[in-house]
Order: sequence, then structure tokens, then C-alpha cells
Amino acid sequence: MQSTITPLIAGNWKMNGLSASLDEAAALKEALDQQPAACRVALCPPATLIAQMAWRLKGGAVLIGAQDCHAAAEGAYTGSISAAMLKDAGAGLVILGHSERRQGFGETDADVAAKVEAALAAGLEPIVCVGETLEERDAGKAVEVVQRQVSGSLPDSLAGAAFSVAYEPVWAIGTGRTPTLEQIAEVHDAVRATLEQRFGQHGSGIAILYGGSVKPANAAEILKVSNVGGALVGGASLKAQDFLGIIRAL
Ligand SMILES: O=C[C@H](O)COP(=O)(O)O
Repeated sequence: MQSTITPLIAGNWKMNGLSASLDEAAALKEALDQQPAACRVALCPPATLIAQMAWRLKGGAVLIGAQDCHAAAEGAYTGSISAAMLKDAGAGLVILGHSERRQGFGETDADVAAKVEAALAAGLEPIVCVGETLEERDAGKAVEVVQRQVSGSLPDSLAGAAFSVAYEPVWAIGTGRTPTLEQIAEVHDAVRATLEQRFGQHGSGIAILYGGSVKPANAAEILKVSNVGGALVGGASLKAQDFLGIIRAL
């Protein structure tokens, strides 16, 4: 953990959750009201729950994020949601370039960079996701792939802006498999070098989150790894107790 960086632990609910799930978010808020976290904490529910969650968590420390946004500010894009709409609903952050968007919706680094621009224009803090497939890792290309994704997905307008990068090896997402601590350190150190090369001193202060099968049982050791500045948590963020177990590991 980098001492000068405020860590961020963000929960990505993905396409899970109905109104009743907000009880879990409220339980998280209450627990953090009683014992504040040693980091920033965010929940990123489906877009349909953002406004309700903002209402339920009002006055608390839990930040609210979205899981994607459209690159355009407005217009004829049936079914899409703009960054300004997410902000208006109560989001402060937005996950962009998640591998489930890159793989399932064909998003390229350029698409992600355009969405980052849109998020910044609307006043949302982007969490930009990168990560290699198992095939790429087995081919010894993990660092190369991730550095390419970081370079291509981050527009110059991020200079001086608040954002974070999440390293999520695709093969570790929802599988229960995690890289070794050495593998995590290798990629995070490479991401840091890329950020510093691109953004200078500002790049030294950007939180680099790890994501992929983070659980209460493995959070403490992962969060201690070189250049790991928090976590992007999927499945274990759905229940307040599990998510708290990760938050308290810091
Ligand atoms: O955005 C979160 C990641 O995809 C990790 O998901 P997971 O914790 O369920 O493996």
C-alpha cells in the first residue's frame, strides 16, 4: 500500500440487485457510520438503483458509482445512459472499460478513452479497468497487454484529474482464482511506471486497484502488495458483511 495515496475499495454489483438489495447498502452505511473506514468506499449498483441508493445512503461516507456510461453527452442512443444522467441520479464515480464490457460489447481502448472524456466532462471520477486474458498471461504478455490498455484507455485530459485504474486479470474475475502476490506486484508496478511516464508526479498519486476474486480471506495480503491502492470487488460486495471484511482488512 502506498502511504501517500488514499486507497479506494469499490464494490461492483454488476447486473445484480433489486430494490431490496439496498438493505445491504444501508447496513454497510450504518457499520461505517459507527466505525469509519480507513479508505474511501464506493458501491456501484446497476443504474436503476443509483438514485434510490443515493437516497438511502445520504449523509454517509459510502460513495456511489455507475458501471458504464455512453461517450456522447446526449442524443439518439436508445437504451444508453449519459455520464451527466448518472451524475444527476447521484453517482460520483463510474467504472469504465471493465473486461465484461470490452469482451461482451466489443469496447476498445479508444472507446474507453472517449467514455473517460465524457465522465470527466460530467464531473464523474473514472475507475478505468484493464487486465489480460489467460491466453495473454500464458503467452507471457500480461504486462505488455496491460500497459497498452492503460496507455490507450487514458486520455490526456486526465492530467490533474481524480481517477483510478483497476487491474483485473480476466481469468481471476468470478473464478475464485487469483494471481500470486508477485504477479500482482509486477503488473501494478508496471501500471505505476506507465502512469508516471504519462502524467508525471500526478501519476504517482493515482490509486491502482486490484480486482478479481477479492474476498475477506485474501484481502489483507493483496492490499499490502506494492502499488496496490485498493480493490474493485465483484461478488463479495453484494453482502455488507463480506464487503466490510475486505474494507476492514486495510
Ligand atoms: O469488478 C469487479 C471484478 O470484475 C471482480 O469480480 P469478482 O470479485 O466477483 O471476481
